[in-house]
Amino acid sequence: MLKVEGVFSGYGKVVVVRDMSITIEKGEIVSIIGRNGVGKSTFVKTLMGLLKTSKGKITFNQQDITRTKADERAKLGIGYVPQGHGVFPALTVEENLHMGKLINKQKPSLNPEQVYDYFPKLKERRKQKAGTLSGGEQAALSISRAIIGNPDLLVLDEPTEGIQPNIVYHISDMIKQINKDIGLTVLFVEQHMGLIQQMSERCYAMDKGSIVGEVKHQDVANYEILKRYLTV
Ligand SMILES: Nc1ncnc2c1ncn2[C@@H]1O[C@H](COP(=O)(O)OP(=O)(O)OP(=O)(O)O)[C@@H](O)[C@H]1O
Repeated sequence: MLKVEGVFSGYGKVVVVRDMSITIEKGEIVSIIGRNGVGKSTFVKTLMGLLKTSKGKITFNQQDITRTKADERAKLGIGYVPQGHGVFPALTVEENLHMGKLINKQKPSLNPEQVYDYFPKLKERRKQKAGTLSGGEQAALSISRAIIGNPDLLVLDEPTEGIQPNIVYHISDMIKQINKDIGLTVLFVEQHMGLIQQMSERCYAMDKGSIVGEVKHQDVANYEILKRYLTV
């Protein structure tokens, strides 16, 4: 579904992502792990078209999207949950969801009730402004807004940063459930060991802007292997 080959990107003359290559098959849940500042968010922004790919190639559903603009990538079926959630604070929960419905032009969007089934708290709060929700509810809304557009691939940048552990695990359970229910492919960036182990089918480890290792399915539960890539 997604193939990233030898991608370079950064900010102006500063190169952050170097020779990055990953492959994701339909229906997988894959994480990119690594310490602070290794370039995970920069890579995700490049994947979403928010930063320019200076070299390399990105292919999504057999289509070369290396030069495709961010809004077009969304329409092709790549959903995005940015770091810090990125909900529209002045809009209500249901208005945020409505915005999400407008994005993907490839497939019919989901019904809000389907999304509320995963996150019932959002239904209770559907008339409330998103900016007044708790951090956990904002994370749930951000994910729901991306899901309602019925993307093929959902990309999440540290979806549970700064959220209480019990809510973290609820969100990860729901992402796994959505993966099962609608065959959603998931790529997420994470540093939280528990979440990486609970959600990932396999992991790519990133350091200094490149992939430096891959953790296969059978090793995801191995704390020592993951720790190598996460501790300073
Ligand atoms: N807007 C920017 N302009 C210039 N440099 C930036 C910008 N954003 C990030 N960087 C730099 O790029 C490098 C990688 O940052 P990035 O946020 O991609 O890392 P990360 O692995 O996602 O870290 P974290 O886990 O802390 O979010 C860092 O050295 C950072 O200072």
